[in-house]
Amino acid sequence: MRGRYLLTTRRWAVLIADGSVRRGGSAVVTASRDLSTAGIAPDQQPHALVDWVLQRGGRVDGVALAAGEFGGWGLQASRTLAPGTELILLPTSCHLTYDERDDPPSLLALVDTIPPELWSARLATKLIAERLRGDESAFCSYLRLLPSALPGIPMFFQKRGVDALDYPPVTAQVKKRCLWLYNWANQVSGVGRGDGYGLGTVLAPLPATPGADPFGGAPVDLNAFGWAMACVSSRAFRTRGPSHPAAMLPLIDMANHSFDPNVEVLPTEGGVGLFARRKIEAGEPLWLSYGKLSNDLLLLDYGFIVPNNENPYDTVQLKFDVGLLQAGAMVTNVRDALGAPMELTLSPWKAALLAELRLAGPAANTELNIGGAELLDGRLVAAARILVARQESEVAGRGAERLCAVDRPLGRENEAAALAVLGGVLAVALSNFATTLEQDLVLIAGAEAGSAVMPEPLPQQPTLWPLASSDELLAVRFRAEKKRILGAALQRVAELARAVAADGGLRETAGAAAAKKGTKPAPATGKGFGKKKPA
Ligand SMILES: C[S@@+](CC[C@H](N)C(=O)[O-])C[C@H]1O[C@@H](n2cnc3c(N)ncnc32)[C@H](O)[C@@H]1O
Repeated sequence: MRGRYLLTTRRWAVLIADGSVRRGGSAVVTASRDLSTAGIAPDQQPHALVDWVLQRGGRVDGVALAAGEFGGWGLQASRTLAPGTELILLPTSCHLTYDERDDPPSLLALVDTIPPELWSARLATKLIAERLRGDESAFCSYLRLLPSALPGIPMFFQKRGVDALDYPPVTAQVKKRCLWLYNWANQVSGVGRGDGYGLGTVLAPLPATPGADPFGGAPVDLNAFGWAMACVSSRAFRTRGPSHPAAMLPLIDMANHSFDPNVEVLPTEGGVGLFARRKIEAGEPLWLSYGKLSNDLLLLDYGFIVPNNENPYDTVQLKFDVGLLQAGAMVTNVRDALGAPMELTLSPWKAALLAELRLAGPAANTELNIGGAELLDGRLVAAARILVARQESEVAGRGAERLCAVDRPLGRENEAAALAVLGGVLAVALSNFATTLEQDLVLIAGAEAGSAVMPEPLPQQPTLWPLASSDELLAVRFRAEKKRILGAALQRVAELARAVAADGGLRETAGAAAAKKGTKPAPATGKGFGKKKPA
């Protein structure tokens, strides 16, 4: 049976219609039908997928599909497994991908309209084509088990959910992805064709030439394409490296994520396999690591986050500019030697040093990250040290690595001022959020308990409302993690500041010692901070 409609959720169109993506006009959502009407009925019989893998020459041993911890499917050990055990062997004929040998030119031509970096959109076209084949698809046992909606992915959030993220690097990405899809869809199908499908329609149908439409004339709308992109981004693997198409790996992709995985995917002759990394007891869930991903990427691509400060790869992005450090200095009221508020002016030598750190100038990369193992971005520390320096000799000629070393102050006064500025920068970053961490935790606890208890608003703060949806709850959990990171970084700054204050005998650096003796420190090399100074 060929499905005529491929509609999943109307949320995508809502994001476009409310003006946050596209100003003016209104997106027409033609219908809100469940994907189950699109050719393939959902199936709760997971053994069919295992049988399918076996029929196609794969192997499945010691592993079972089970209800996962997060509401969907998961994998678990069906017996005790020794380290290195092969659990699933998936031959390439089971990989869902597009290919010059197997796919019609119409599908490949459509893929070619999508830039390679948008690999999930490329593979999404193939996924939709298979879905529309219905029971005739070679992958139908797999397609039946795919989720019919991916609510945690912010592309599908209501506007309130996107706003609740309160974190521009991610909200900008969400809007960019939606806008790209919207523009691409209109470019491919042509705007104003008067075909009666409205703005919600993507490819309806493609050129009238027979065989030119990989979807066989079935209307495929933004919602459907969004569903397919989200399925791909949350499940596909790049088994053959970034220059080859990504692939969906049926069954293997039922494993949920942990940063402490007990299984791994490895290439094998003729395909890929899932292997035990350590001894696993019967009944234990199988955990795969999806990669060293920040909560930003987990949320955008997979629709979940790792909460409670347990994501070691999560960071808060800051954009460097001198104004940020000046604001930090004002917030903490950093004073110069005469007791006047310290002005972080940008003299030419400071500008040159910042350029060598690639924080200024034509080759600048101003993205800084707070978090991870280090907590403080070394380049931010270096910038603070440079900007508070009273003379060039305090900072010049040390080498970038030395200047960025968080635990190696250049001199006591310089470090005390730099740390005060850093504390101010972190406080400014925290104050950019509309709510505090404490308020978020009350909101989260309230939503989880279904209680109406609301956090106290701060003076001047607009009224806070209870969280109205799971989108908003996830968004608040996400932003709470960012505040935890900034809080931990502030604590680190405070510890460092205490150490500087306590350490009267802070070692002088070569530059400071030379400056004191009235000699000039060795000049910085032409290649930036250049080599480390000899000890
Ligand atoms: C590759 S699939 C794993 C199988 C999936 N649970 C299913 O039912 O099809 C990835 C999706 O599983 C869910 N997931 C995986 N690991 C998770 C985790 N640690 N926390 C929350 N959700 C997770 C997310 O919805 C994610 O998009």
